[in-house]
Amino acid sequence: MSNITVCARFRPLSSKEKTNFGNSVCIRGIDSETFIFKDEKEEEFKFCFDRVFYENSEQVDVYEFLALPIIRDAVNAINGTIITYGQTGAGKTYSMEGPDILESDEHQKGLLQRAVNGLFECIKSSEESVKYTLKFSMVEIYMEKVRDLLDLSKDNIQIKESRVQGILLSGVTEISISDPAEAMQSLSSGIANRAVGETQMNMASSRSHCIYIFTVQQELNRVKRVKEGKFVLVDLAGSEKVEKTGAEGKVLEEAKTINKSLSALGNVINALTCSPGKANHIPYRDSKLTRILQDALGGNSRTALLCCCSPSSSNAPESLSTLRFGTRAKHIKASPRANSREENSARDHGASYATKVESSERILHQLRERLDFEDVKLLEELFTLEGIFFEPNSVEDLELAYEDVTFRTISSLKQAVEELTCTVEELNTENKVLKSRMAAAQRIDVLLKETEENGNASFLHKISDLRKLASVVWPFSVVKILKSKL
Ligand SMILES: Nc1ncnc2c1ncn2[C@@H]1O[C@H](COP(=O)(O)OP(=O)(O)OP(=O)(O)O)[C@@H](O)[C@H]1O
Repeated sequence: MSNITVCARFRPLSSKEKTNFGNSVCIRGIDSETFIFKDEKEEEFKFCFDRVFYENSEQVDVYEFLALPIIRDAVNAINGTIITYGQTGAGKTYSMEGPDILESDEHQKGLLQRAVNGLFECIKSSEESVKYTLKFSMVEIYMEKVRDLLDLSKDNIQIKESRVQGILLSGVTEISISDPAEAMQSLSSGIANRAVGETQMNMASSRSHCIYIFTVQQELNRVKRVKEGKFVLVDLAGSEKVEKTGAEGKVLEEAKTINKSLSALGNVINALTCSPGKANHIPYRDSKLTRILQDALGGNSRTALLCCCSPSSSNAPESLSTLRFGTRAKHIKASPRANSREENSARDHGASYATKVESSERILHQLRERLDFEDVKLLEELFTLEGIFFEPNSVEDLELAYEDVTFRTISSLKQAVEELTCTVEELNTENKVLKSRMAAAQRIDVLLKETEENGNASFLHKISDLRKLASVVWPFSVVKILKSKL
């Protein structure tokens, strides 16, 4: 297990900072990993990260240190994620896209443009016998909803989890890209759909968390195996102190939602680093952001965090909080592994029944390794009952079928419980009626006795009261007795 890579980046002072607060900066660099930070009260803190990118650092430096190793891994089916974090206006989007996704010059190009080229270059220099497919998706989390930036009609994408593929965005648009130019066009149209607004800190502030997903799929024909690596770039919306930025109305609502999800991210990081080795609850489900980043933070991914900061003393509190976030994140352990899926091309090639049985056996064997004996037995029985164990083509097929069967079983159990509840209610009502009839019958007995003792004077009166009270339909035998008594 390795720690996630954490870097800090300080952008140059903005002209607004220079004009309003002068040239005072809050950092003093020591080397490429260490610097001294001075807070508002002139107190000094020493920070140490995997790499520090000072004001004069180049976009290419950030790419080569942070992204290139992760891109190489993604092409080898190891998932990787890069997250930019920091105060609004600190340089997250600039690091990701440069000043403009399509128009930036070579020197200003951000991680995205370089990553697209890097992915194609890595693929080009890979083994020729392997067939690569590169797919791209892009979503944003805006006001706690996941929106598909390649198809705006999908404005509430659901997050699902598969045991094999991890966290999935259900129904998200995935386009195949065959060259860098095509990729850049898709990127640019997705970026144009992003929620951007003007804040006091930033003329073009991202009001959403943006997630770029590149999936590198490789088909190893010899062994009928598909390997898949995901390279994910996350441009977080900036944290902001609303009382300082004077946000109002829509901007205020957006800021509150952004801050809430960033604090959920902080809580997940705290939980992941608090009690090492202890199986504590990690609150991934507290926000869409943490749920989507679940694999990147707690599981099968090589992850890097770029903490973007303003160097201005006027923003020292926000920068200090960003750097402390980075320090905490540094303690997260990641354990990425190569993802591979065995492919059964039986359906495609009309394989014999024997091959299918072999494949089923192999899948069951794999499942057996993951599940308890009891679970496997139950699964076998359920599949047989449901008649769906005829053509499983992959572990995923089987897992989906398993989920389906579990869902159906739970639904039918729920239905049975509902039916039983109805029956209980009916029986209770019937019971009440029977009890009241019994009470009425007992009172009739008493009345009969009273009538015998006192004569018939009050009898008719009482009898009519009783009829009204209990809505009793007199049995024929009782009527006969009554008549004889009257
Ligand atoms: N390293 C840098 N070199 C030059 N200019 C930069 C650098 N980083 C950021 N800037 C400039 O600073 C401004 C704010 O940067 P950016 O939009 O990237 O901030 P952000 O962190 O993404 O903010 P938000 O969270 O509000 O979207 C932009 O005008 C950008 O061009």
